[in-house]
Amino acid sequence: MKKGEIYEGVIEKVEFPNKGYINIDGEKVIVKNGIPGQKVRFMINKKRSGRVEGRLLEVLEKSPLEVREPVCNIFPACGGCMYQTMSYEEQLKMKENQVKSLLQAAVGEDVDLHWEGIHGSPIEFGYRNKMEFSFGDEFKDGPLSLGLHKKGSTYDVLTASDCKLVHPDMTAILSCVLDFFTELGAVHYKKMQHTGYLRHLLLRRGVTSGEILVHVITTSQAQYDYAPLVSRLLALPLEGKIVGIMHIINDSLSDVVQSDETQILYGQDYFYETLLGLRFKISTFSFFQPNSLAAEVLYSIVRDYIGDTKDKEVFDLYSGTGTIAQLLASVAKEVIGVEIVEEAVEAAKVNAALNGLTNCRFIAGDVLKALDDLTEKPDMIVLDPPRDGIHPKALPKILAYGVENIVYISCKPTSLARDLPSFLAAGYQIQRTCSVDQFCETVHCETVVLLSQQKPDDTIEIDLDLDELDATSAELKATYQEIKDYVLKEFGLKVSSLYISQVKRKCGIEVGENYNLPKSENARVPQCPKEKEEAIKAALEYFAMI
Ligand SMILES: C[S@@+](CC[C@H](N)C(=O)[O-])C[C@H]1O[C@@H](n2cnc3c(N)ncnc32)[C@H](O)[C@@H]1O
Repeated sequence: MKKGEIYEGVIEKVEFPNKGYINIDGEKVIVKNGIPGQKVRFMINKKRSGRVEGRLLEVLEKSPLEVREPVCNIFPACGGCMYQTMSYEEQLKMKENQVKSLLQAAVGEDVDLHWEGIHGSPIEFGYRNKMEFSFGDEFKDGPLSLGLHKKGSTYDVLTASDCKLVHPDMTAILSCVLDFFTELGAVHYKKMQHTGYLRHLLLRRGVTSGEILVHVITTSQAQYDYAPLVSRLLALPLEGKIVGIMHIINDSLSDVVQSDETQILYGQDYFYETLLGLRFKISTFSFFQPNSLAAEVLYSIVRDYIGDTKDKEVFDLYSGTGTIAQLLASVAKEVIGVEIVEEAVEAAKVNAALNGLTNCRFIAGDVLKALDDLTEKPDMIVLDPPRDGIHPKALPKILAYGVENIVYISCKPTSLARDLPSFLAAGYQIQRTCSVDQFCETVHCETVVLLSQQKPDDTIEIDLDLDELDATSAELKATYQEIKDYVLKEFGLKVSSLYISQVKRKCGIEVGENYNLPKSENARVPQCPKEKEEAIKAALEYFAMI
């Protein structure tokens, strides 16, 4: 196979996030952006140390997984919603398998992920509360466009007048803004030349409140009267309500949305959203989970995984606007949030006051440095780092606290897969894992892991000669290992000796006196889940022990 050669083949599997594999005469080629089962034409574009990569040129035949018609008019050129022709159920199945196998490969086959499945978003479309659209043109010197970049292109922008990831209010605003500047003959910003005016349209819309913020981001290279735009926007027949219109000037070379100067043209520069009964004030640049309803699912899982925070000191690292901290604060002794964006920290403080919480503290700073200055010691830690995961130098500082329970929320499974082995090496065990799909139709997926380690004073006294000890019991018919093997073979479940002893005791079978009893009175002993209990009981029945 040589660079530039064109082949046809069927995508056999897709690894997270979008790495498809095609077998051509025994040679594996990685082709991104496809769906398993699609027959595609591709061109070899990279060959490096035995790895061959191809660029997808055309889908020749649909995959059997593609059971519906595209839902928007810029598919597949946009590439944002690669999975939109699959049913949502199939999307979830695929993401679940991808995340599971990625994590399993990272920690080793013998480590139980205690996988609990994937949770879908409560709504499949119109779920985004924030969207950044770019100004540009669809082809060189074409008419002004406003929307999303063409897949693989930094320049060509497709007008997203029909995007199904956002509420129709947002597409109505997009069309209004595009019409306004097209009529004026305003030109879009060109990155390479650093000339032009229009850069981005940033929209935020509270899913629960319907409150909308509109931000037009431009350079300072032209001047227009925005009053007619404000009138036109306010006259739109929307389901929600525009509460603020901003003009942001950004003359930086970097293409990210940021502000050199912000002018409020109408209303205010914040809106409110309510999650799990708490109210949050969100401003232009504060991080907030982009799918509010799925964030409620995510946060409920975090609350469940972290367990009882009563009278505990909790660290919420990478705290954003302090949502998690506030959800855990009601019973905790104190929650300390650490967040690098000062604006988000200020918003977190305002939000905590808004929600009547006095036991949350928010510190602006890099987790890497801020931990050095904190004198408090946490009892439990929640980690929700950005896509790159935890800084390698911050990880040992986090592990050094030696807390019993850590909940790690990850928006990029490959970063989680990189970080997990360090937790295991430090003595943590994976207690629970699941995924939450915040980004329907796209390749992305959120994952939550509960990592636990037993503190010395919670040590469970286990007689290592358990099987021999039990062998003296009249009721014994099978060893612990035989029960484990039976449960794994018949139910596909791994069970510990601890769980077996708990079930045996429940069934009135005598086990070693000290077995399964914690040393200290207030120690936490993991309890056998219902599903495993049933499987162990079946084994006990099989071995005629009950
Ligand atoms: C995935 S968000 C999580 C926010 C929050 N937990 C939530 O659910 O809304 C990650 C956050 O980490 C912040 N961040 C990124 N790098 C950081 C660092 N080195 N130290 C502290 N915060 C950081 C980002 O600004 C962002 O708010």
